[in-house]
Amino acid sequence: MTHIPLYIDFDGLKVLVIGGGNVGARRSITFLESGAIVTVVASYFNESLLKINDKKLKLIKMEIKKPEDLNELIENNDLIVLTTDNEFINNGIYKIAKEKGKLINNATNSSMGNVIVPFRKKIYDNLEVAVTSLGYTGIAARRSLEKIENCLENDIEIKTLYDSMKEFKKYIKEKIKNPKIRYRLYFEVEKDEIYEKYVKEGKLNEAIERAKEIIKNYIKDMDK
Ligand SMILES: C[C@@]1(CC(=O)O)c2cc3[nH]c(cc4nc(cc5[nH]c(cc(n2)[C@H]1CCC(=O)O)[C@@](C)(CC(=O)O)[C@@H]5CCC(=O)O)C(CC(=O)O)=C4CCC(=O)O)c(CCC(=O)O)c3CC(=O)O
Ligand SMILES: NC(=O)C1=CN([C@@H]2O[C@H](COP(=O)(O)OP(=O)(O)OC[C@H]3O[C@@H](n4cnc5c(N)ncnc54)[C@H](O)[C@@H]3O)[C@@H](O)[C@H]2O)C=CC1
Repeated sequence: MTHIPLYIDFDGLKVLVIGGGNVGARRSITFLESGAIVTVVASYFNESLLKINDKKLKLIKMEIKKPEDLNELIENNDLIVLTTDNEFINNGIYKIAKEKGKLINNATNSSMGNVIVPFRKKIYDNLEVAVTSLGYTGIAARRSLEKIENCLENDIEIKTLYDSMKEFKKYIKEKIKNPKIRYRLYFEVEKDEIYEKYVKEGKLNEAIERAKEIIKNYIKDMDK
């Protein structure tokens, strides 16, 4: 495995998107939604880009003649996104960005880049799933995501585990200040048979109460 999945909040980071067609527009919107400051350079802009009114989006209309034209813009951005239908431009900019140690997402050839945008879906609340084939076949990645989504959406056990653990985590952080002890107690709760039974049956309140009870017993023991 050469790639590492990371969830990155782009708030305040600078993204340079080369190409403003369908793909360039889609990527620009994705990064804008994560708070990035996005600059798009293209000879043509898709309608969906032109109608965006956002201080964080800058459109530079220009025909790139040679990759070096973009030296300074590449220097000033954190992530470079390649989406033109011109291989000479994409490859040339890739080489410059790579030399400068930039993060590069190449929507036209994933092997000439180091960042992949996966297929992703929020299941509920903050539980998200992302799937990728690393560019080998988006169709299979998308289909896999759909299967995982169907499986998790209807899984009462995972939903109850998520909701009860989320609530329990807030509670335990108030009660026990030492993170090393907290860390151990999460697993105590997870493997508790009564807690597990409630989780499997989707009994949320009972699961939360059981988890709290385990901690109360623990605190009592500590006070002895
Ligand atoms: C490597 C990667 C780029 C990267 O590094 O980020 C890449 C590359 C390529 N995609 C192509 C085609 C399609 N891409 C989509 C859709 C999406 N593709 C996205 C990601 C990625 N696409 C990256 C990892 C993919 C992986 O995980 O393997 C999504 C998730 C995010 C986004 O694009 O914003 C977005 C979801 C949009 C949504 O959810 O709405 C569809 C429609 C569909 O399937 O629904 C098709 C047509 C069907 C097909 O061809 O599969 C082609 C062929 C072009 C050609 O042949 O000319 C290439 C180039 C190549 O293959 O080299
Ligand atoms: N990652 C993905 O999901 C997908 C990737 N692709 C790849 O992305 C490429 C682009 O697809 P679309 O956005 O649909 O194409 P498009 O034709 O809509 O957009 C291409 C953009 O590149 C710009 N451009 C091209 N040469 C330029 C130059 N020299 N200087 C300045 N701007 C230049 C155009 O002005 C336009 O904004 C495709 O060729 C394909 O390889 C295609 C479909 C999906």
